Amino acid sequence: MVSLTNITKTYSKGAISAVKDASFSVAEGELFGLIGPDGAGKSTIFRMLTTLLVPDSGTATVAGHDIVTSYKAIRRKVGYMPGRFSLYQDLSIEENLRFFATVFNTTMEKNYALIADIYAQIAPFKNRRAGKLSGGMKQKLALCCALIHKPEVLFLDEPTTGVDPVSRKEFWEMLGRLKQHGITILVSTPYMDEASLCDRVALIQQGSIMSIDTPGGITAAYPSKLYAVKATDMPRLIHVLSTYEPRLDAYLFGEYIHAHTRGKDDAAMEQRLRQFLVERRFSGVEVKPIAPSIEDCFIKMLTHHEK
Ligand SMILES: Nc1ncnc2c1ncn2[C@@H]1O[C@H](COP(=O)(O)OP(=O)(O)OP(=O)(O)O)[C@@H](O)[C@H]1O
Repeated sequence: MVSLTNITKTYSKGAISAVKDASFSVAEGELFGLIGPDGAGKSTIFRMLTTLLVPDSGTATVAGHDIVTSYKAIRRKVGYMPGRFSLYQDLSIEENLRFFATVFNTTMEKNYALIADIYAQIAPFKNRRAGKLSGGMKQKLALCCALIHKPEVLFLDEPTTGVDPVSRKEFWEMLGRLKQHGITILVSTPYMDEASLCDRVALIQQGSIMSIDTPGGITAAYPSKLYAVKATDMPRLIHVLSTYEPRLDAYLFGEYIHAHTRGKDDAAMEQRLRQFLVERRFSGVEVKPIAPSIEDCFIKMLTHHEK
């Protein structure tokens, strides 16, 4: 349904390299995540796929149409929710929705089934201006507006950024239900924990796609063992871990420090590491092997990248 081949995009006459040689494809009905930090190039990819920007080189198709030569056909078939929701702040919820329906030559009633369960949550406030809505409500309205013309492919650019955790969870549940209508969904997010809610993800950093796989495939490919380490004096712990040989990559992760070696870890590592810390007079030492999260995989890929 979406396919990119060697897409490159620069800004400022080539001075800023936003997307470097990106290739991936998304199957019909898939929920595909573009995961990466601010400035990684996610919005640029979405703007090219929604025909708002032209790539410097490479080709891409959406719903079978070329993004450069067939942009008009694509605009009819895609829904796009940009990073900062493009709602009309002075229009009410209902007026925003009717406006977007009119632009696409349809009516709110015609495609109501698709948005029914999302709209029901904001309908009690339908006369309230968009500017006066909470982040979570704005997000739901923006999603309804992106869906009102029944698109084949939906692009959601950081839909959960700045939204409270409960609304974030509800939002992903809504995406799960939309998938059942057969809509192909591409969603970008800087929140690594959201990766596991996608069918497949592309991890992107500084314009380069580092890995494309199912969330389970990405964590299964983690190349070494990962340890969660804890002791009573955490600031000293992170410092002391940096003196361990062979060298560790260690970073704070919630209430633990996650640590892994750059090579393959042997079975005795857990015991050696515990011993090392006890010898350095730490109390409350905990060292346990853990399963890597997507965020750990991302960090591992970055350190490999820098080597
Ligand atoms: N119009 C522009 N002119 C110049 N540079 C730009 C422009 N738009 C984006 N960039 C730069 O291109 C790079 C990729 O930006 P992009 O917005 O695609 O990233 P992103 O992953 O969507 O992150 P964000 O959440 O910050 O938007 C960044 O370095 C950004 O500063």
